[in-house]
Amino acid sequence: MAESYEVILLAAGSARRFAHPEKLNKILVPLADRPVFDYSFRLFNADISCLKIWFVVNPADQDLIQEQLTAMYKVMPEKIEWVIGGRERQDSVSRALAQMTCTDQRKVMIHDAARPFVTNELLEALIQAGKESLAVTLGIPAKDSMKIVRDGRVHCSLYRPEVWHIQTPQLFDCKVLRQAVDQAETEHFYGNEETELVERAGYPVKVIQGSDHNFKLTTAFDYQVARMLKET
Ligand SMILES: Nc1ccn([C@@H]2O[C@H](COP(=O)(O)OP(=O)(O)OP(=O)(O)O)[C@@H](O)[C@H]2O)c(=O)n1
Ligand SMILES: C[C@](O)(CO)[C@H](O)COP(=O)(O)O
Repeated sequence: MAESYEVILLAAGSARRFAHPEKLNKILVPLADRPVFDYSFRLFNADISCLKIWFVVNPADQDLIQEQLTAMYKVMPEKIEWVIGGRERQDSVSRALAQMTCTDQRKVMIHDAARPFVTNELLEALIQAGKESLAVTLGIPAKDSMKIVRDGRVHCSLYRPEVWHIQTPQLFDCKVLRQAVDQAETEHFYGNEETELVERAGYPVKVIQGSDHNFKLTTAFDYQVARMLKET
């Protein structure tokens, strides 16, 4: 049987790179018959191993999200615990952790609500890997050549077989994640994502195969691709 976990569903970003003409958050835009956030939300809500969904939102979006959930589910799904997000992603995670109880063995998943193509198979692979690891992330190997570029010039070239694109969901031992986030805060360090913080705190991070489909809606182009995949 799959291990139980709680998920932090991150939806409190500002979607600047998405640049919606009416400034709508990308997690709220429609994809086929539902808002983007509902694709991952629905998966976690239906997964019996998922005990709670810590839904991290912007105050400005919360009413609309609640309206949409009530329209889709008729009553507010019981697993939801609302969290108001912070300025940076890490602040949003930290605020969710502050509301959670990290018991021994508790696993916590973190997922970008802006990744609507996550599947049960990816969740299952992560949960299996999490039985033997304190921190696991999905990733996919880089396909293009990868370089560090500074001021428009190549600073160095990276050895591609060792370069991976990191995705969510990511799965953590709750106490390890909390320690890593606390340490980063004490040291005024901000990472791009949470496995970076766990790595920095000295713990090994396992990477397992994600999926090309599990991309993040970052720009308007990503949305066009997502619509082609879901609406045709
Ligand atoms: N302070 C933040 C920043 C991001 N996120 C969430 O983290 C996920 C991935 O972040 P990103 O793609 O960077 O989203 P945005 O911050 O919304 O985008 P941008 O950086 O273009 O403004 C998104 O689901 C976003 O809502 C969050 O919960 N809290
Ligand atoms: C966590 C992440 O999805 C991994 O690719 C990504 O880092 C989140 O986006 P951000 O732009 O770094 O906030």
